[in-house]
Amino acid sequence: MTTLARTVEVSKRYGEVNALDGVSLEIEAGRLVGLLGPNGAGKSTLVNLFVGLRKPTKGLVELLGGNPSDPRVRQGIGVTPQETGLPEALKVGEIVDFVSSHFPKKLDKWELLDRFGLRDLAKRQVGGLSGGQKRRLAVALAFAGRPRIVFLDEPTTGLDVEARRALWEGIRAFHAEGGTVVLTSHYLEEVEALAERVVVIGRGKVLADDTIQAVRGMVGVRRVSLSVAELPELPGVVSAERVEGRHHLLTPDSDRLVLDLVASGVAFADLEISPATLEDAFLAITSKETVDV
Ligand SMILES: Nc1ncnc2c1ncn2[C@@H]1O[C@H](COP(=O)(O)OP(=O)(O)OP(=O)(O)O)[C@@H](O)[C@H]1O
Repeated sequence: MTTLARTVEVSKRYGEVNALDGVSLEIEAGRLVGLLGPNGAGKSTLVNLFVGLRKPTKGLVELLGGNPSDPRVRQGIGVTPQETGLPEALKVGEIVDFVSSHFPKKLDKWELLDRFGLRDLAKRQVGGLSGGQKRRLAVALAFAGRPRIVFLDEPTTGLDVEARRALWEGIRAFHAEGGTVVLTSHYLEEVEALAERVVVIGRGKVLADDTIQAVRGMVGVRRVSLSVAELPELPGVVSAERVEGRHHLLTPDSDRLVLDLVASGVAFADLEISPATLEDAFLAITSKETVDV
């Protein structure tokens, strides 16, 4: 399979901060890859290295077989950074025309607007759009030049459910045609809904790199939820939280946990055991990292 972007043992320091530490990743053609990690994990730094906005302190970054800082290489990619400034005086349709004019193989304007649910806004000035509409436009523009690979840094931050779904549809349409996407997100359900492969990043390192199912299986935790007045001390609990009177515990051995619970003699009710969600897996991986350090 063709590799469209890769890093080899890449590290990036900002002064004292080690934002990335020995990251090696390959992004293969046609894949939709989700980069997941807590605030400050290094996701944006990684995207910025891939798209040539930053240079690594150590290691190699390759994009479409070339150097990401080469403008000819960058012609083949689409990018939506976290912050987007669009000219306020232009109309939505005019901005699409303007951006498309820079690319030889542009996507039809109306097709682009339709894909991202923007057709009705084509004649509106950008200055008059809501924050969410601007964000949708900024993401749509990343696809204007029929790129081979698109990098989306938190594309749906600040969007309501409907707008988020409209964006998902646009991203899916591109991917269904064989397009390659790398996206970062804080929304675990977004990665779950879109990506085939998840790369979990924590403290500048790759903590997991696999399918969503495998990432869940890798940590092998199960969620045990119950109502109890006072939770006794239980061995084997990876994490615990209390939401509206219910306790949610994560454990690699739910059978053992239930036996210990019964043995403790505490009065509990409404016991539920369920497979770990991606969020559970993610928290378990990142907290394991914290323990190891
Ligand atoms: N320009 C910069 N100068 C100094 N430190 C920086 C700079 N950019 C990022 N950092 C630091 O590098 C680390 C990684 O930041 P980065 O923005 O890549 O993380 P992130 O995973 O994208 O976080 P978020 O989800 O909050 O956007 C953080 O500790 C951040 O404070």
